[in-house]
Amino acid sequence: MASALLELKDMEVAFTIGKRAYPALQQISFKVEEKETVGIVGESGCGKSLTSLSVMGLLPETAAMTKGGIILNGQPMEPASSEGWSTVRGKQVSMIFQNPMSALNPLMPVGKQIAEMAMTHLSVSKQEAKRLAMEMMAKVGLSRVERLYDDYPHQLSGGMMQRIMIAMALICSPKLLIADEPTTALDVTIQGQILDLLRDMNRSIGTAILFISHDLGVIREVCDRVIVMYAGYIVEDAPVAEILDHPKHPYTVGLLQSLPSADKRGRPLYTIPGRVPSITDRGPGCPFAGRCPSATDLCESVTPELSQVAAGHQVRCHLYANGGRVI
Ligand SMILES: Nc1ncnc2c1ncn2[C@@H]1O[C@H](COP(=O)(O)OP(=O)(O)OP(=O)(O)O)[C@@H](O)[C@H]1O
Repeated sequence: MASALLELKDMEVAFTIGKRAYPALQQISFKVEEKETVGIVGESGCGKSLTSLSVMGLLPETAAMTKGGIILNGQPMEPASSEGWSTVRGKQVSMIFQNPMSALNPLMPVGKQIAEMAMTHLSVSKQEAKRLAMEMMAKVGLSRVERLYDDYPHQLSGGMMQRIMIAMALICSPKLLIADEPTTALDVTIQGQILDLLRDMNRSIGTAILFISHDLGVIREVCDRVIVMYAGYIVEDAPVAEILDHPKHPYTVGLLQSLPSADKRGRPLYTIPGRVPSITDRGPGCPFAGRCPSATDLCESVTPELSQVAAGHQVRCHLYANGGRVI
C-alpha cells in the first residue's frame, strides 16, 4: 500500500518548565492521506496548535519532541534538523493562521508577498512570479487583481486578507495545507465563504487539509474525518458523518451537545462543566475523568488506550475498551 501523505507515529511533545519536562502531547498517532481533509477539534489547551506546529517543525523553543516521529511523503522528519523542515515548508506543507495580519508583512504590497513565495520555492523569474501570483489571487476569489496586487495589508478587509494568505499558502501547490482556526476572527458570512473556498481548493488543486478548530460545526463543513483531542491525547478519530451520528467518547458527546442548532433555539447552550487540566496538573488515569459523567474508579487510575469500535473509528475510553462493548 502507498504510504500516507503525513503520518504521526506515537508522538510525544513536552515543555521544560524549571527542571521538569511536562508532556503536552502524548501518543499522537494519525495519518492524513493525499487529498484528504482532516479536522482536529478540542477546547483551548487540548493540543491542537502544538500538533500543527510539530508538523511544520515550528515548536516553541521550550518544547521538544520527546518520543515518536513524523513522516511526510515517506520521509522521516528529523526533529533537530531545521534545514530539513525549511525545504518542506511552503513547498510541501504550508499553513494559514487565525490572524492573517500578523503573518503578512505590513510594509509590502500583498501581491508582491505572494510572488516572493513563488520566487523562493519555484525558482521562477520575477515576471512569471507576478503572473502566477495574480492568477492565484483570482483563483481564491479576489477581483480586480491588477489593482489589488499593489495594495498593502491594512487596505484589505479581514476576509480579503485571509484570501491573500490562502493564495500565498497555495501558490507552490503544497500537498498539505494546515489551517489553524482560519475563520475564527471573521464574521459568519465571510467565515462561510472562506470555508467554501478551502473546500473548492481541496477539490480543484487536490491539496490535503489539516483543519484545526475548537468548533465541530465548522469542521463538519470542510472535513472528511475528524480527530478529537483532549488534554494532549487523541480521544476519538472517525469519519465526520460517523462522529455526528455515533459519537462515542463522552467528551465528543459533550462537544456535540454544545453545538447550536435550530431545535435548541431560545435555550441556553450547553457547556461541558469544568475545564481542560493544564500540563502541570495532569495525573494518572483518563485525562477527562474529572469532567466525565460516566467515570469509574478505573478511569481515575488507568489511561485508556485507543481502541477500534467500527471501521475507521477509534476511541480512547474505558467504556469502549473491548472492541466497543460498554463495561
Ligand atoms: N509556551 C508554552 N509553555 C508551556 N505550556 C504551553 C506553551 N504553549 C502551549 N502550552 C500548553 O500546551 C498545551 C497545548 O497547547 P495548544 O496551544 O496546542 O492548545 P490548543 O488546543 O491549540 O489551544 P488554543 O485553541 O487555545 O490554541 C496547553 O495545555 C498549553 O497550556
